[in-house]
Amino acid sequence: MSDPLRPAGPDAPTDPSTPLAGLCLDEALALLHHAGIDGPMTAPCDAAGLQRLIDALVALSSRDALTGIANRRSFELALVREIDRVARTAEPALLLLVDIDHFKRVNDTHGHPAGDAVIRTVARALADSIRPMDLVARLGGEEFGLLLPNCPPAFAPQIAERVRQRLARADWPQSGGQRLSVTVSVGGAYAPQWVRSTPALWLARADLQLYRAKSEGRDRACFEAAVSSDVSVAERELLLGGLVAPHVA
Ligand SMILES: Nc1nc2c(ncn2[C@@H]2O[C@H](COP(=O)(O)OP(=O)(O)OP(=O)(O)O)[C@@H](O)[C@H]2O)c(=O)[nH]1
Repeated sequence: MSDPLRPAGPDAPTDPSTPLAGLCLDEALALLHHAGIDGPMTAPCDAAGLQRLIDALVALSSRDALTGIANRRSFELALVREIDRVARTAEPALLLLVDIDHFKRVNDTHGHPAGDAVIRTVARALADSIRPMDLVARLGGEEFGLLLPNCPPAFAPQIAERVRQRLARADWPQSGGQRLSVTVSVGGAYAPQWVRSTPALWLARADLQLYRAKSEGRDRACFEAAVSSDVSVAERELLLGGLVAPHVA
């Protein structure tokens, strides 16, 4: 039987005592070193070393490069797991989308590096506002996601208020003698407990509330009414499978 750790191809090593020799890992090691992620210093030469390298690369691919918190890829994976958990346990789970208000002005007035510093400060403040079991991620640009498993509906406004207060006392960067504080808008939605939904549909529900918070004046939070029982067309299809005929207008 062939060795699963041995690379195939014409350059594959023939000495069975060095099964990993010949793997070109320089780029991977350089990326890990640049990102400050703890991993092997040199190309691994056994299965344990290879596992360490894989773990480090998984950490690299699940983090946001600017802030160091989770990125969209790992957040969506966490949403999939949470949807499964809610379907099994019927525990309420809250998704919050947090978007910095008028962020373009920060970049335009103070420059992109100052904008980056503000994004990092918001990421830190959000990470400090949640429980260890919760997850915060940068979803892109100036938008963040918070996933709060086992969160009773009555707590949603309290969590948004905690985020607001934590942001208010954050250690904001300075630019030209000015303190660069920002406000955020928040949209929240609970995972439907009556259907195994999808991350895209859950995100769309929260996004609707974020849009409402922006259009009602920003610096505020809007939530879906408790655990909503409104069913979108896509969710109805998930619930009933192929049993419903497509709606014809
Ligand atoms: N500094 C910095 N800016 C970014 C980054 N990613 C996206 N942006 C900027 O974020 C800004 C987002 O602007 P808009 O989408 O218009 O939103 P906004 O100005 O926050 O306005 P509202 O969301 O409506 O309150 C754009 O100017 C992007 O260039 C980043 O990584 N760093």
